[in-house]
Amino acid sequence: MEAEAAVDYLVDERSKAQFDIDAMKIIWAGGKHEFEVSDRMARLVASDPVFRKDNRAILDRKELFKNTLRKAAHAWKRIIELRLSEQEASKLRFFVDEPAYTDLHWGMFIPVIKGQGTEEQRKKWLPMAYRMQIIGCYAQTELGHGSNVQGLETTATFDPELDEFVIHSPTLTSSKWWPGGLGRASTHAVVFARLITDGKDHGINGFIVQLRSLDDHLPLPGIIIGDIGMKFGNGAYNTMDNGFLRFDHVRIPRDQMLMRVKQVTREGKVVQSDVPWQLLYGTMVYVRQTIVADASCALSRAVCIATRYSAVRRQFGSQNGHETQVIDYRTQQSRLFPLLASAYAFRFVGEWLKWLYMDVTQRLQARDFSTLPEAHACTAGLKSLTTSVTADAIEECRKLCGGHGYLCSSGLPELFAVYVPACTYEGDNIVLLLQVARFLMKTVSQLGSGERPVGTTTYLLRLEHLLQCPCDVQGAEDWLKPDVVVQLFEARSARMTVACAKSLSKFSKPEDGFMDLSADLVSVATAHCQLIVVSKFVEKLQQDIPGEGVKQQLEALCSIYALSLLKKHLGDFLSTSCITSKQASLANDVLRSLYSQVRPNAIALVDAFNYTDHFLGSVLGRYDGNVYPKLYEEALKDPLNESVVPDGYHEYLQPVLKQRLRTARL
Ligand SMILES: CC/C=C\C/C=C\C/C=C\C/C=C\C/C=C\C/C=C/C(=O)SCCNC(=O)CCNC(=O)[C@H](O)C(C)(C)COP(=O)(O)OP(=O)(O)OC[C@H]1O[C@@H](n2cnc3c(N)ncnc32)[C@H](O)[C@@H]1OP(=O)(O)O
Ligand SMILES: Cc1cc2nc3c(=O)[nH]c(=O)nc-3n(C[C@H](O)[C@H](O)[C@H](O)COP(=O)(O)OP(=O)(O)OC[C@H]3O[C@@H](n4cnc5c(N)ncnc54)[C@H](O)[C@@H]3O)c2cc1C
Repeated sequence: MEAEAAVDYLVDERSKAQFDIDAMKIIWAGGKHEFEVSDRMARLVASDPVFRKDNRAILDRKELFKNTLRKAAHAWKRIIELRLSEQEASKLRFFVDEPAYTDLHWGMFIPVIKGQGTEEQRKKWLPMAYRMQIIGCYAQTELGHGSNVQGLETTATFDPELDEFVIHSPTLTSSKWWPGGLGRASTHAVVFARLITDGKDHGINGFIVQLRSLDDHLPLPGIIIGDIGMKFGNGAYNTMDNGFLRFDHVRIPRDQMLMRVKQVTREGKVVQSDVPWQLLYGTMVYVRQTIVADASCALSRAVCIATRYSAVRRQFGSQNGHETQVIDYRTQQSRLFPLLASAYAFRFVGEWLKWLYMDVTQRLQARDFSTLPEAHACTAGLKSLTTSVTADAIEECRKLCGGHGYLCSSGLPELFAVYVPACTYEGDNIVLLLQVARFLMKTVSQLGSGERPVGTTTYLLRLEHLLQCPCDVQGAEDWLKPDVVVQLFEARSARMTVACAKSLSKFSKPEDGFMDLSADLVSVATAHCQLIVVSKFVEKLQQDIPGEGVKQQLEALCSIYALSLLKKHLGDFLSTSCITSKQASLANDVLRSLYSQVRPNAIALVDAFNYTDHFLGSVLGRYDGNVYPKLYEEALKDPLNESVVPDGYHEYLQPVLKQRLRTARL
């Protein structure tokens, strides 16, 4: 009975949708072709029993890791058998949904050789890597230094006699520590080390180093290697073999130094090529961009679970003879719908960032380096913003699901545990925001010198206007005008930037100012990044958006995204006099009415993500809403329920119970 009622809730919900959901699915996927590929790969994975993942939380580490190896090998087999394209293969791995050494092989090892190798090096190493005849990882971080890349201690000393580099770990803290895929799977690594020639330190560079034998997988001489141990959560990121690595005078040929940025000649002379040295950090820029795109996936997944469950779950009150669906509580809407809006916002900013990255890559090939600083600032800032919001949002979605959200079968605990390190890897989020702030301070300081801000900082050209323009909101409906909202976010960011720049100028040493004002600088960077997300959402809506009602839904979500940020950061907007308290109160009224507009469409808006039940991995987020019987089913699968009387009863429970009986008789 209850099961049928639960199914009915979602059927009814779906019938209320006021837009063309198929058209929305295509917008979400980024095009018809992308939708078709994604849909096909998701189904392929969901229908293959090797890719089951409902047992991850109960496997011990060794079984878990072996299972990951099995899945990765099976995925590779399917990729070859079905002759999948690069795009299809990467989607297939995405839907397998299990962090594995292959992420680092395809996501960092191959890109670092592509980006930092010479033509010759690419020709030698990439075909082997593409065929997976070698497996590689990205070994940068050390026990003692992660954020401070210039502080790395591993050395690569040139030996001109033998035309080789000697890779060495001189201290405990110079051990490589964290690289994914290093612990157990990789045969090779790109190792970042200090380049030393003729006793001189030339800074950091990448070197291709073989770690394990290609015959028996044993570590090569001089290599000390292993896994760094269990990480946060059961299952979760423990499918990944993050590793440690020490070198004891390991020799590699000179041509295994990646030489796009710096070269070492046969005589040991270091030649700096004419590309900016920061290209050594280029792989991080690439991965940060992919992490932004990935944030919308993790966020939408959590939101999909919380939204469907909120429509199924009833608590208190009365609606046509039933208790109230919790999604109808205004408090639930005000917590959930901004997250739904953020998922769409991050999707579109991720698309734009992909374009920006492609653009900067093409320019670099044509030796135009002018947009590199902006690309660095955007990838760093948006990586930071989107991962922090997503990590918090997954936890919020867990709470939105009440007690059942805490069960592993809700899918949310594991999603959280897998996702939170994204706030740390590829750059700690605070460290990255400080890079954005540095870029903004530099941009503002150069305004008077004729240097024109580009791309996302172009608004700073209108600084004089933005510093004093009043907000154009007279009535509530003005809050729905995109140009009003974008100008407001520009004004807030410009005013905070200038205030910080003024405070900085009071310090005789800029580094001291940066230290002292770092918390304010982080707020400035956040305001700038939020402006980027808002304006990219608005720009998306200026494009042709096909499908009945689709544009209207997206407009509502865009307004929710911007106005909920305004509400959250009201202090910024009021203290910079960007808005009045009356305008803030009108914004709040508008938000409430936008929630009412989204409410009947909420289920369809999450259906548009087109996630299979396999990918969601959540009893609470099931497409059919059949939550309660399935919660029982999952509970009964737990190993604790395998016997009626638990193991340990005779040793530990019975004696206690018996003793209590005797005490009671006394
Ligand atoms: C579960 C998976 C989920 C999602 C992923 C989905 C797909 C991804 C695909 C593949 C990836 C697979 C899995 C991902 C999971 C984990 C992998 C994790 C990997 C890692 O973590 S690798 C290690 C990452 N490490 C870091 O990010 C270190 C952070 N630190 C730095 O970047 C630098 O040290 C820092 C902070 C920038 C400082 O550097 P430095 O001291 O040298 O510079 P300055 O601050 O003095 O700046 C000098 C100058 O240079 C400019 N600049 C700095 N960085 C860059 C850059 N990257 N590009 C261009 N320019 C840069 C800076 O602005 C200054 O300019 P200025 O002089 O002011 O003009
Ligand atoms: C799951 C996972 C996977 C990883 N995979 C890889 C990999 O494949 N390859 C690889 O090379 N590395 C990898 N890493 C390492 C990762 O890149 C680093 O941990 C990350 O860059 C953060 O550096 P850290 O650990 O040195 O943090 P720290 O810099 O020590 O951070 C500690 C604290 O200090 C603060 N802090 C640091 N510097 C500043 C500053 N200048 N101003 C203000 N506050 C500051 C930070 O905000 C943070 O709160 C991985 C890490 C994790 C967790």
